[in-house]
Amino acid sequence: MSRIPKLPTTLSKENRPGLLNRPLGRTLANGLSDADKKNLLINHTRPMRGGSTTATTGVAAPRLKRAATAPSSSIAPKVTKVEKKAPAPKIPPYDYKARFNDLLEKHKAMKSDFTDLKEKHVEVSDDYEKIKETVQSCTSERDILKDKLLNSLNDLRTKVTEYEKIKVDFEIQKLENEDLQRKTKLLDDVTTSLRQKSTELDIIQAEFDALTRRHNSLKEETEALRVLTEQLKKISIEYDKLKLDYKEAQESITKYKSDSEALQNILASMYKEQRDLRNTIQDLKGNIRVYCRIRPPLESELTKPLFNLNVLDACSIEVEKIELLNSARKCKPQSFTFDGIFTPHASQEDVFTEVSAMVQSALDGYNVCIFAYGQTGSGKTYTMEGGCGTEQYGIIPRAFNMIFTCMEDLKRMGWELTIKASFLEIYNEVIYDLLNSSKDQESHEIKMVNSKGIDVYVSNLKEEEVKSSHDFIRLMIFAQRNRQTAATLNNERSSRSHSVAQIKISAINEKRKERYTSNLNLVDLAGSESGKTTQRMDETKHINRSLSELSKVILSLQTNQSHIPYRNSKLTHLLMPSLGGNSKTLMLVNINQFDECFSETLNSLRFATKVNNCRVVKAKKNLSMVET
Ligand SMILES: Nc1ncnc2c1ncn2[C@@H]1O[C@H](COP(=O)(O)OP(=O)(O)OP(=O)(O)O)[C@@H](O)[C@H]1O
Repeated sequence: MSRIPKLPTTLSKENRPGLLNRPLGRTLANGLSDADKKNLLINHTRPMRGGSTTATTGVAAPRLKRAATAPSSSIAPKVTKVEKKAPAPKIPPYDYKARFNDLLEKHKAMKSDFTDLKEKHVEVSDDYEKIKETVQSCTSERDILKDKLLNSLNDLRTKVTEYEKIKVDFEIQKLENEDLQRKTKLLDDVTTSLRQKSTELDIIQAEFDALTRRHNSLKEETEALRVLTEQLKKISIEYDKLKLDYKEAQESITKYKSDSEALQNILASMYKEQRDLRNTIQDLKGNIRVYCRIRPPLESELTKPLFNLNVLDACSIEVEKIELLNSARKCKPQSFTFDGIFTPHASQEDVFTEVSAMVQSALDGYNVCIFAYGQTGSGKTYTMEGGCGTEQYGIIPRAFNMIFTCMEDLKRMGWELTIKASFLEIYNEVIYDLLNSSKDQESHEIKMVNSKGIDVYVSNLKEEEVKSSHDFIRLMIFAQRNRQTAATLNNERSSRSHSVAQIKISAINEKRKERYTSNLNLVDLAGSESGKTTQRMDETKHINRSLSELSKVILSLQTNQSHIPYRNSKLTHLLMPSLGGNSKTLMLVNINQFDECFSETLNSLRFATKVNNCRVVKAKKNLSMVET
């Protein structure tokens, strides 16, 4: 629509007749209309008065030009103006001369006018020719314009036709567009519903996927079930076979059971025999056994001077300190004999191999006491408790491991064992519970279990039942920590106190109606050296007293005295059940080889010899029948 060009206003309906219908020949065909030509002739023939030729020519030319385009009516009034000139003065008729002169004048004037007119005529003719040319060019221009106009009209007609066509096309397009819009709306509706359907489809697809997965897993389960069913069938066949085998086995078991019982009885009697034999050998060896352990120097002590120490054989050593007196060598080697010597190279395991017989005795129902004796730093704690790692374990943790290993064997023979442990410390004749970490402990007294026997217990002492060696190690570490804390609070207390680990074994054999109890006391004695400060003197007094009471008790036992002075010190009183006739004792005397420790080493060796010379009467097992 907008593409159709607008027709020019000059070609509007009103203008068209003027241009198209009026014949151009009437106005411009010959340059001037007939009226104009007439006027022109009048002007040319009329005499010009007083006016210059240039003025006349100057006016006439534009008039002629105007006449070529303007209507003829505009030229006429100018001709009238020329006719209204003022009349000339009258000459009397008699004056022929004047009249002649006047005529001469007039002739002259007319002659000049004629000349002017002739010139003007030439000019006008030129103008006329020019105008004619102009008219001709205008005519050709008009023709060109007419052609152009006709062409434009044709174009216009074509355009109008095209416009009409376009209009029709537009109407068609409009209709089509409306149709399209309707269709688009319809399509939108369809798209919306399609989207909904697509969402629904997605949900259905997800459900379908889930169902497919479920189906697949069910398929797998079904397959697995099928396999299981097949296996079940096989198992069922095997089960039937096994049932038969089981029946046969049950019969065999019944037979084996009776055989096993017979064998168990044989084993029990053999175990009893073995135990009796073992203890007979120990009785023969002596119920107080003394071993000497020589501590190796530590890396930091390698430069320390040593005294002479010779290991003579498995049981004897010789010690000697070279002293120069007035340049004469004064030396006196002294030899000592014990049940065994552990050289500096002996491992913890080597020591325990010898000691284990004593632990076995405790398991057999005997009271046993193992104690380590020696000066501070001689290796008592290392021997009894040990260092870090199982290889460094000392006698106490190894004894416990052994008890728990043997417990299993005893269980097979019908023995049920209950193990209880307590840890205590005797410092300056006062007992401290090492399983109780509180500072203000209740006082602990040693009391008799009953009026008959010699068994004792410590009041207010914590006693823990131990179910595994791990439990025991935990308790031992707890006790060690408590001892160390006390040592920090009370300078060097750990070296100046006796530490005792008590293990109580209760065994019962319901089948054989037998029971026994035994005590295993593992003692790390206080350093045996003499103190140098007042505080140390006080401690030493207590230590020396308890150690001398220990030797007195052992001597009294050796000489079969009717009265054994157990109660003179807390240590001997506590160890009473383990030192008496019904017990086995093992002492480890720890020494080191440093020159500076020579006299203390001699003291320790002498004390150990005293104990070693003592032979306790034959030990008795604490066996009793279970009361029914
Ligand atoms: N047989 C040994 N092999 C290696 N090191 C040892 C041995 N005996 C003792 N030691 C080490 O020597 C040092 C002193 O030993 P320990 O503490 O056992 O002596 P102690 O007699 O118990 O002293 P205290 O009376 O002060 O408790 C420790 O570092 C210990 O590890």
